[in-house]
Amino acid sequence: MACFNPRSDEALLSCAQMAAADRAAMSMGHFGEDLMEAAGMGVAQLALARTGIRRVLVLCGPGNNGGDGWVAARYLREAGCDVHVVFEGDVSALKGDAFTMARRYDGMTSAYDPSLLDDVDLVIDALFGAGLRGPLRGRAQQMVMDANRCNAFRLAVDVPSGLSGDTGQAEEAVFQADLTVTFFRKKPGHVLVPGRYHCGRVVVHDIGIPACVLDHIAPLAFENSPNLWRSHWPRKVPSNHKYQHGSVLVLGGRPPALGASRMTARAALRMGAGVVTLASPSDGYAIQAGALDEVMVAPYDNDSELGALMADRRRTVLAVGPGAGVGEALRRQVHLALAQKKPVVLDADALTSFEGQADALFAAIQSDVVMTPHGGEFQRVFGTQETAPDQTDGKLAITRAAAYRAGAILVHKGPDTVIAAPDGCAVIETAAPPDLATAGSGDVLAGCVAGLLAQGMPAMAAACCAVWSHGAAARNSGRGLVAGDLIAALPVISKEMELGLKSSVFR
Ligand SMILES: NC(=O)C1=CN([C@@H]2O[C@H](COP(=O)(O)OP(=O)(O)OC[C@H]3O[C@@H](n4cnc5c(N)ncnc54)[C@H](OP(=O)(O)O)[C@@H]3O)[C@@H](O)[C@H]2O)[C@@H](O)CC1
Ligand SMILES: [K+]
Repeated sequence: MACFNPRSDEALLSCAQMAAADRAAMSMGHFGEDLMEAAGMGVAQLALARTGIRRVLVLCGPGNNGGDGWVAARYLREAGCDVHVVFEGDVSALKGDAFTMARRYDGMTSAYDPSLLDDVDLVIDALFGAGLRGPLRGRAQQMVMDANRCNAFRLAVDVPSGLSGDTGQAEEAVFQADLTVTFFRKKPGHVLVPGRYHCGRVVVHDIGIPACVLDHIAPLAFENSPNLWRSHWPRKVPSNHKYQHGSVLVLGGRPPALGASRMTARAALRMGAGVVTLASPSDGYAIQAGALDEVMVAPYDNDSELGALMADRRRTVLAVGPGAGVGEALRRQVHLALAQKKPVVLDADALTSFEGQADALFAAIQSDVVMTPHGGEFQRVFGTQETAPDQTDGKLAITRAAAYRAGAILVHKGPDTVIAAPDGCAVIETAAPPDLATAGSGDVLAGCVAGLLAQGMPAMAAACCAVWSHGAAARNSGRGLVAGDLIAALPVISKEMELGLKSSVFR
């Protein structure tokens, strides 16, 4: 499947891609000065949307982020605010549009003094945006730390200073914004952790760059939303029988960890698969069969019997891992699953079992495989040394590298779950609540992916839809959410999504 619509509102642009969008807009006749004017005006408008903004301090840096700050300062002054601009250095040394905008501002300007923060209602951080390289130093660091301590509302222009727009990695000193106003499209740093926690509310302001410039830039990162994969949502045909709605085989857990695989199986069914079978080792069969109604339970005694269950042509998707027990036996069973050349979901123990032997796993992949590791499992399979995922590259880059290396879709779970395909296409989930960090939640997610794959959804779309549905199911509940609540909520989420798709709520 190709990556998602490049023009979508959910596209995330790296700092270099944003600069390319800027250049493309200019080559189409837009002036850089107009873009900066629109950016600064947007910042001022959003600041003035708050009540009680009278005294404003604008911290301007040496580049175009500072340029936006000079424009905002002008508009806020025109609106009657008492505005003070801090600029360290010589205005005449500024370049390009930033120089022009600084010259157009005729209010109060001075070097930094901490007392300037006394009694202000609003501090605007226009120190550094997309052009920041490395940590803040000297006065900039001091200004940010002081601003973070003051009681004023804090607004960041484009990206809070000290934060990488590309990775979401934060330097030691980072502006702690209540509101971040960015332009045209968000950047990965706005949605990845910890970046997201420094941005406050993020508003994307339209500065007139036409969306068509994205056709050439071809962004490969997106914020998760039904808008991305709605066209792949499986529709149920009235005349279909249950097997045509998809059939999943879940490898049952081993005593005493029996519940996890049951949750995976139930979730696959609740996500819409027509038939789900739990392949249970015989010693756990009675318990599993007694605990499950709609999920069928099939016993097996050895790999050959399990292989026959997996090979059954009616079973189109296999899910392996939850509660399955780390070790050589599970490694063999994972190979057995991969040898069927059917779509496979690998989670939990199926991943941990390959710690230190990951290449053997990757070499056996011949079909669509979705791996759903949490951070610990990811590290066990992919390590941190060998795959070049220098942590400073951030979660987006390391997950992409892992997907490429494995030849599989990676769902790298966490507060900022990153879903990446081997071709570099990546999606970041931003709306999953912290209540999802609960026992069994991952088992449910694996089942959601399997259930959607069984209904014919392309693997990347299925992974994104599963992650979104899982988060939406959690939002339906709240504190005290248990994994079973997620399973129970899935049909309602699907219904709401179908209604949303029909009524274009998600457009
Ligand atoms: N693209 C667009 O479409 C639009 C972009 N717009 C705006 O432009 C912004 C990007 O502007 P930008 O490229 O000038 O970068 P910016 O963040 O101002 O910083 C560069 C300056 O910082 C300096 N510097 C860097 N790191 C440093 C450090 N650690 N410590 C100290 N200094 C450091 C660096 O110095 P140098 O490396 O050159 O020596 C240079 O002087 C973007 O965020 C948005 O707000 C809007 O106007 C709308 C249209
Ligand atoms: K900034």
